[in-house]
Amino acid sequence: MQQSLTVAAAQLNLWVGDVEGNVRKIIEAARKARDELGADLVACPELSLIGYPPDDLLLRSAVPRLIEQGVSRLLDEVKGITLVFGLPEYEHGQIYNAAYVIRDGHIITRYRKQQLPNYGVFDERRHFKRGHDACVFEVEGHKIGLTICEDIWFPEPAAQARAAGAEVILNINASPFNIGKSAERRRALDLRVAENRLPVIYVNCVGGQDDIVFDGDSCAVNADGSVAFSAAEFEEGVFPITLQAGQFTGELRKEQSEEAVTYRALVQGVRDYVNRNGFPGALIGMSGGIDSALVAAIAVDALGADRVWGVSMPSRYTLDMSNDDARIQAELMGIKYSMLPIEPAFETFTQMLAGEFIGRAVDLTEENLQSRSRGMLLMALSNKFGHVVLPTGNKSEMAVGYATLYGDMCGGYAPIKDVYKTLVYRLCRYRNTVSEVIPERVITRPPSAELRPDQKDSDSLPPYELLDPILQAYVEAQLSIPEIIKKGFAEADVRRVAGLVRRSEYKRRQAAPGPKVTGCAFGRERRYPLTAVYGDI
Ligand SMILES: Nc1ncnc2c1ncn2[C@@H]1O[C@H](COP(=O)(O)OP(=O)(O)OC[C@H]2O[C@@H]([n+]3cccc(C(=O)O)c3)[C@H](O)[C@@H]2O)[C@@H](O)[C@H]1O
Ligand SMILES: Nc1ncnc2c1ncn2[C@@H]1O[C@H](COP(=O)(O)OP(=O)(O)OP(=O)(O)O)[C@@H](O)[C@H]1O
Ligand SMILES: NC(=O)CC[C@H](N)C(=O)O
Repeated sequence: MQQSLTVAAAQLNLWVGDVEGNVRKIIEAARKARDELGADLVACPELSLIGYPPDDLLLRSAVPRLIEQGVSRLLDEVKGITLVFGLPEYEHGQIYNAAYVIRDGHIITRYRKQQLPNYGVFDERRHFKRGHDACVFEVEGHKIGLTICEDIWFPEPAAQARAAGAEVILNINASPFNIGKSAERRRALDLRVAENRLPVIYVNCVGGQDDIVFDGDSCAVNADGSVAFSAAEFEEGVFPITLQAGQFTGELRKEQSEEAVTYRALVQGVRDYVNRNGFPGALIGMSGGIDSALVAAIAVDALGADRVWGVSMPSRYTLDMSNDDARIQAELMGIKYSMLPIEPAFETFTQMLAGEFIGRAVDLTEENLQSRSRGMLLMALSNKFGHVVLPTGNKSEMAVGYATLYGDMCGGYAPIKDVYKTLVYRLCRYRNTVSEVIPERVITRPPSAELRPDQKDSDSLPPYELLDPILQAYVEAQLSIPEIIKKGFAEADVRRVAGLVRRSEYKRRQAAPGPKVTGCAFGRERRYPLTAVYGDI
């Protein structure tokens, strides 16, 4: 009878570039797995030594040496347990996305990733060469086939490992979050399990890295397709999974709503961006509207109320109700709150421009001057106190260019830039079920930019319930105008929305990064030309 095997899934939050820090974390995880969990094997995420995605850091001349030192330290310090970790492997002028299996000071075997993703947010073929060979190693009499992330999304690498004698597939990952991703992963794992009739262990990292967030979602699937272990999303930890008589046992997480998980993703993105870039806190322009309310709630949950500073900057068009709501929200959240009216700046700018503007009607220019006066004040506070400004634009607005360049777009990290307005409402409602931090009136009032009297978003944009599905079809599904019309949308609406998206590409290119939560986020994932002539495509 085969001995049981305990595998520790190290769902770690690793920092891109910080090889020494990551090595320390891996050593800590291995010790915990050995001493507290009695594990035989501890598995860390893809590229755990350098973090994911390292991008062009891989090209820096000092990196191969850093990686070598990291490997030596792991060989010296991890004893009494088998360790699997990921690293960039440099050989004969090439780089491989690799994983090493080490035990008691020896490299037992190594594996090179075969399927290199090169779509969406991934650019692996820019840096890595692919591997070709299976890697099977033995722990306590169990034969384990090692694969890396994208490998599990294709049939060949797991089948190859099985042909080489694997009885269990271990897949180490750096797989970013988006809404629905967990279900996509389970579908890929189910296919591999069914094709090979082998159990699979899936280990992923957690944490925010610029414009992507990793949710963990590590799991173990038995050969019969049943899920025997699932790690809570966004929880860093080392989790035990036991394999006995061919069956896994482990703990199953409590499943959460889509809103709860998405909200956690945004919190993680903000927390890791602000902390890793060394900001003492965050500044938010609080209008009393729903977008700034959600951003403030996320910032407080990410950083704590004492590191968040809300600034109300009323103009002549701001309703008392908006100022009240901004103040009430700040009080509910317990954050620092200041009020800096923009009227003096706005008047000064209008006077300064009066000579040049003679004979010209008041138009968008004056609206944007208000938005830019606010941006100027927030950036001055940022410069003086060091807090990063969090712009509040949502995906619906970013898509159609409904934001002022160097105005409300200014800032360093944009927490909800990939959140459609209809989802903004759902997330606010969800957050209030945890504890009420957003006044009900903020959620129920019609959205308005308050840049002219009685302005409503619906004066310039189709209602969000119509806009968002058209955007999903145009931006995420990349459908052509005729295809979207065929889905039942009015031609005039589709043409108008598509036109706005095309014309505002230049704005998005200049926008702050923010966490991806949809299937196609602006920024790293969607690279469109600024200058291009195209028809209905
Ligand atoms: N292709 C191109 N490449 C590079 N730059 C280009 C460009 N086309 C225009 N530009 C530049 O961009 C300028 C126009 O952009 P910009 O100055 O931003 O102004 P613009 O897009 O004309 O106006 C801002 C829009 O955002 C709305 N808004 C503002 C503030 C808050 C909210 C809200 O509710 O959240 C909404 C506002 O109602 C208005 O519809 C041009 O004057 C030009 O300098
Ligand atoms: N009176 C104000 N005081 C402080 N900040 C403001 C004010 N008005 C606008 N802002 C800032 O500019 C952003 C854009 O706000 P605006 O009211 O124009 O539209 P919005 O996209 O509906 O946002 P919100 O729902 O937060 O009001 C706000 O989220 C806020 O950060
Ligand atoms: N790092 C990777 O190979 C990730 C690719 C994979 N399809 C995922 O996102 O899960």
